[in-house]
Amino acid sequence: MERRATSHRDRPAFGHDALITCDRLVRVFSTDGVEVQALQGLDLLVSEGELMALVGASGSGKSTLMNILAGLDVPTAGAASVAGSDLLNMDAKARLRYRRDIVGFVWQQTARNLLPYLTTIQNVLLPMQLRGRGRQRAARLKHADELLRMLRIDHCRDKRPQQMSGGEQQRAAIAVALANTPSVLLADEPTGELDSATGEEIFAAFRTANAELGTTIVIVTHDQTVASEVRRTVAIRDGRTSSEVLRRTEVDAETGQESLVAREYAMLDRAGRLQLPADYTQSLGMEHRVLLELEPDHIAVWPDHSPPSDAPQNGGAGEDSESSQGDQDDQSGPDKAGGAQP
Ligand SMILES: Nc1ncnc2c1ncn2[C@@H]1O[C@H](COP(=O)(O)OP(=O)(O)OP(=O)(O)O)[C@@H](O)[C@H]1O
Repeated sequence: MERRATSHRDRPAFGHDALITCDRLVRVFSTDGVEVQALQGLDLLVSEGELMALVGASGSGKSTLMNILAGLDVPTAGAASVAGSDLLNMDAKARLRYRRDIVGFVWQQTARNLLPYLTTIQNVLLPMQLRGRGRQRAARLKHADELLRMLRIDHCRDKRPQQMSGGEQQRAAIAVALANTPSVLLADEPTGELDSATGEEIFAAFRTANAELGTTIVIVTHDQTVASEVRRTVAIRDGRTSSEVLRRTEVDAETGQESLVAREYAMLDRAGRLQLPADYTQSLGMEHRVLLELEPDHIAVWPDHSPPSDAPQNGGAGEDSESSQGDQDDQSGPDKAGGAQP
């Protein structure tokens, strides 16, 4: 018992080596006496230097999570930290510093990202000026110009937002978000108002920022192209992370040919709960209850074909319950579609 207590104490904390840690995050909104649980115990770990996408149906809790990570909203319960800042226990001053120095954000609405009466270079300089300390004026200007060049927006240096295309405005918004060299860049539907070609340009800009500056980037998107171009896509369902798609480059041992392999994983939360993808459960008619079997190297999940619990246990005349259990096993055995292979 004592040994177990010691080993529990010695175990590293959940997400101790992640840059972003969300641990059983809960956010409840109360409007007119009605409670909405926007986040219901969400777990998420993001490593330093990752470029990842968050996807999910409307109302699944993506924006709620982004607002919390951006320091604009406070969770009801759970724990969340970004680059060592505890998002539940920050006073107003620490919160302001967090939003200015640790995170940068790009919103869907281009108008929310840039001040309309400032030129691009002035918009990029503004966060550095508001920060006050750090770079001197000449160094700020140099840094701003470097960002504009890196994001291929230097031709818009002296233009105001209304003189620029939607794609140019979003690239300028990324430069503004990167001005104070944040640890994390958050983007909520940054390509939502753009056509798909321009959306790809914006995504390329995120990729450049990630590769050249090493900034950790989290993008909420409905855009399938964006979601499929990142190495990791996390799906949120009903306020929890439900599944992840990881993409890896694999090299064929014989031909040496490289290919991108995508695998879908379900998330196992710390209470052992697992959300099966809705299209899987629907295609096998799984509802309410499933049959589990522990195999040597995987757990099999079967549709529940057992009779309702209030049905006679003995079945009809002449049938015995053991043989009917045997039939069920025989029926389901070859149809291993429900098996959850690792
Ligand atoms: N300020 C609020 N007050 C009350 N309910 C809210 C508030 N913000 C969000 N919700 C509710 O919380 C749930 C999650 O909303 P959220 O905006 O996070 O979802 P989403 O996945 O970002 O959706 P979308 O893709 O449509 O933006 C929804 O049921 C929403 O109605």
